[in-house]
Amino acid sequence: MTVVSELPTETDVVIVGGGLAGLAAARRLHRAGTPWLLVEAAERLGGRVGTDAVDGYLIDRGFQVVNTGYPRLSALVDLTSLGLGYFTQGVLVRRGDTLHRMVHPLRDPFGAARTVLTGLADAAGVGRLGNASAGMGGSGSGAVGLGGSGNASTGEDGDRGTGGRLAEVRRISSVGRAGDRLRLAALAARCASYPVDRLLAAPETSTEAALRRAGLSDRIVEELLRPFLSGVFGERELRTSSHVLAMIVRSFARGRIGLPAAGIAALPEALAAPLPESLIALGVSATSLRPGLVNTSAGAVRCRAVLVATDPVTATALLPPLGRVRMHALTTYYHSTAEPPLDEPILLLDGDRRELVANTVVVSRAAPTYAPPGRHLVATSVAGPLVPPEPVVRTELARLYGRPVDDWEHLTTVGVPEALPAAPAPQGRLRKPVAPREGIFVAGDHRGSPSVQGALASGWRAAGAIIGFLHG
Ligand SMILES: Cc1cc2nc3c(=O)[nH]c(=O)nc-3n(C[C@H](O)[C@H](O)[C@H](O)COP(=O)(O)OP(=O)(O)OC[C@H]3O[C@@H](n4cnc5c(N)ncnc54)[C@H](O)[C@@H]3O)c2cc1C
Repeated sequence: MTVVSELPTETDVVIVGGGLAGLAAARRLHRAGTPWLLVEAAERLGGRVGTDAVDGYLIDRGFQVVNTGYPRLSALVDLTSLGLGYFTQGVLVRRGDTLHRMVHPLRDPFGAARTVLTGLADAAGVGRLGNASAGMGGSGSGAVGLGGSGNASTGEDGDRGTGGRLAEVRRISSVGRAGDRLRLAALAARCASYPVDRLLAAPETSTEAALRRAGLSDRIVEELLRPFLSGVFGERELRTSSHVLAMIVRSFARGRIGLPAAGIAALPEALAAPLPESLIALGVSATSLRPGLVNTSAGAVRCRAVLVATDPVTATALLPPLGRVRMHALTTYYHSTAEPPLDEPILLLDGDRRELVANTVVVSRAAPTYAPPGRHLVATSVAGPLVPPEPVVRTELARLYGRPVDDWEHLTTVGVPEALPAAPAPQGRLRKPVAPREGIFVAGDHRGSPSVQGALASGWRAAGAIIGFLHG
């Protein structure tokens, strides 16, 4: 793609913004043979989805993942072409001196809150958790279905056989209360199997209230779900709509999460690949618009329809009737280490209610291309507007991983104050109008669920509305 200084003066559709929503719209217009032009203010496509290659590391612009359960994503991108490295299905939860493995609720509902030996490395050696790649690519049952009895002392996890040393004394305990794992499995099964229409017809409330309504205990909410979901929603209060929760649970239950070998930026690149470069103008900012005309930093373009596919804050500035969209912040701390604290690509959550770190993960365990040979990349996410100083996060990391981290190198901190649009109830059917005015259309994650799926689906939907407007 090139940065352009001259634009055509006329086309059918001007798409403002080359994030996922704008690209999905371009794909649909292109398929329909509708003339279009995309103007993107930045000098690259992807918007909030980007990667910087720095000294052999791939630093995504905030830790985010590809979820293969997103239907619009798999319809638009051949996910096998991304060389995805997958994360283990399930999470580890730090509670006091113990790490608990929460297996994927649908893979093993009875074991969902089982404590098993973990793959923690101690300060000097590496304790192996079976096969670090067990959760990659296949059913995921190898890594998440470890142990049959839940008895940490049985050694059924396969750890003892490797001779790896374990840093921690473990005891039999669990996250949450008896019954939580089955309720969690039931929630995941409902979200995975019910038709979307039925899920979105359910009475809508906050995520917090929905979790209580599902019978989940205070303990499982505080120890597992709040930290996990805060990293997904960018807010700890769990005010996000229960309809958004249902869609997120559905995608986690139906798909797997992973990272492209070339970094998360491979996603917009794959979306843009079938589009002609000549119709994409980088480094061109729309400054104002009205039906039939878009003024940009490179001149005015006349058109029959405009699609505003910018970030939510700019969309409101260009189209004030949309109303203000509140945004949630996410901050990612990137550290490099020679000795990875885990030998498995699994998310580690803070179950100790300290409310600082949402999750931390050795990303190079999932996608080794994220770090140069001999090094590992650890990404740690913090949700919300407060950005703790790195030394504070480092102290938390030592506690979470149960080992000293003094020798870790802090590579960078990526703060995204406007990471995700707030989506409190009511969000209805997660299909906010995409045609606010005659000849003006809008797309972006603020028109659907605050996610990659929401952005793509809204772009696709808006392009459909434009085609109807132009030809109907
Ligand atoms: C740190 C972080 C982690 C995330 N994690 C996940 C995750 O794990 N899973 C998930 O599903 N989602 C995640 N998301 C959310 C996901 O990235 C977004 O929902 C999605 O990328 C939004 O796409 P968009 O096209 O709606 O908007 P944007 O990506 O904001 O794209 C808008 C584009 O418009 C351009 N633009 C703005 N103003 C103008 C103008 N005046 N003229 C021309 N162009 C303009 C911008 O430069 C940008 O390229 C995460 C987001 C962040 C920031």
